[in-house]
Amino acid sequence: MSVLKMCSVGVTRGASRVLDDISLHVARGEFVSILGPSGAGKSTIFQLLTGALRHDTGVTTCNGRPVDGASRDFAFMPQRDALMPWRRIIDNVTLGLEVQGMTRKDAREKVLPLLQDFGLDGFAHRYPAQLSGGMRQRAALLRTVVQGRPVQLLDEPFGALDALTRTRMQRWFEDRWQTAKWTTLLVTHDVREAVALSDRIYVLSARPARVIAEVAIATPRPRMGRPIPPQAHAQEAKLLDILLTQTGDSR
Ligand SMILES: Nc1ncnc2c1ncn2[C@@H]1O[C@H](COP(=O)(O)OP(=O)(O)OP(=O)(O)O)[C@@H](O)[C@H]1O
Repeated sequence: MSVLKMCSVGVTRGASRVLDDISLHVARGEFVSILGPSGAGKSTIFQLLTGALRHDTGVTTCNGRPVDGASRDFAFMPQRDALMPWRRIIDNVTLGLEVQGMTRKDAREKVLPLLQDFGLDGFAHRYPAQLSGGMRQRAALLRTVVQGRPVQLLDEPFGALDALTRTRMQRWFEDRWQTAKWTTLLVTHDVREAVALSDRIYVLSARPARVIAEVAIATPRPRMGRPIPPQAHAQEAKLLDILLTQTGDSR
């Protein structure tokens, strides 16, 4: 059964139609990515889900309940880590739980045992500026998933990292995800990342965004750090071709 369902969702921003008839779904424990050209409306979808925007048409539900405005169904990790520079890592990571009403003490008790898995052991009392980019992203991810919300929304979580750190983070993330199986909707420009991490991928057209392809990735996990099997390689090439067509380029 689908946890998240968007049916025929449309949004206009200013004078422009940004999303047009978007339908997608995410099942429990599924990892779904949205790929699309720059400016297509990927972040707009997350703004709808987090209540920052309203849709003009269509219906969104989470676990069968309509989502309209601010919702407790989603934990959102933005493109930049968005850690508060004046809060120590432990206090950044507990923030989402405190916002939910948990006491700081209880939130710390919940989070402390998880620091090791997120490579943050020994860094709880440091400030964000004292951590590497990868560590900050892991802290932001921990802050997101520890909230226990039904769906994790990840907006280009590795996009700001250098290539080596990004690859390390993707490997680490794949490993964590295989254990935790968070229901995840990821937005990315990176075709390889989408193919490596996802169960399914939706491809958006250029604005106004419509879903122009839906691709299931059947390659067994773990995928990162292994030679890309021919089928996944072909899927990468096909997805890249679709995106290039949307941006007006062709090979
Ligand atoms: N506040 C706003 N008012 C009007 N139009 C906006 C506003 N914010 C974004 N847009 C437009 O909506 C469209 C979709 O933006 P969005 O940020 O969702 O795209 P995106 O696919 O996430 O882009 P990128 O991959 O570059 O981050 C863009 O064309 C943008 O110009």
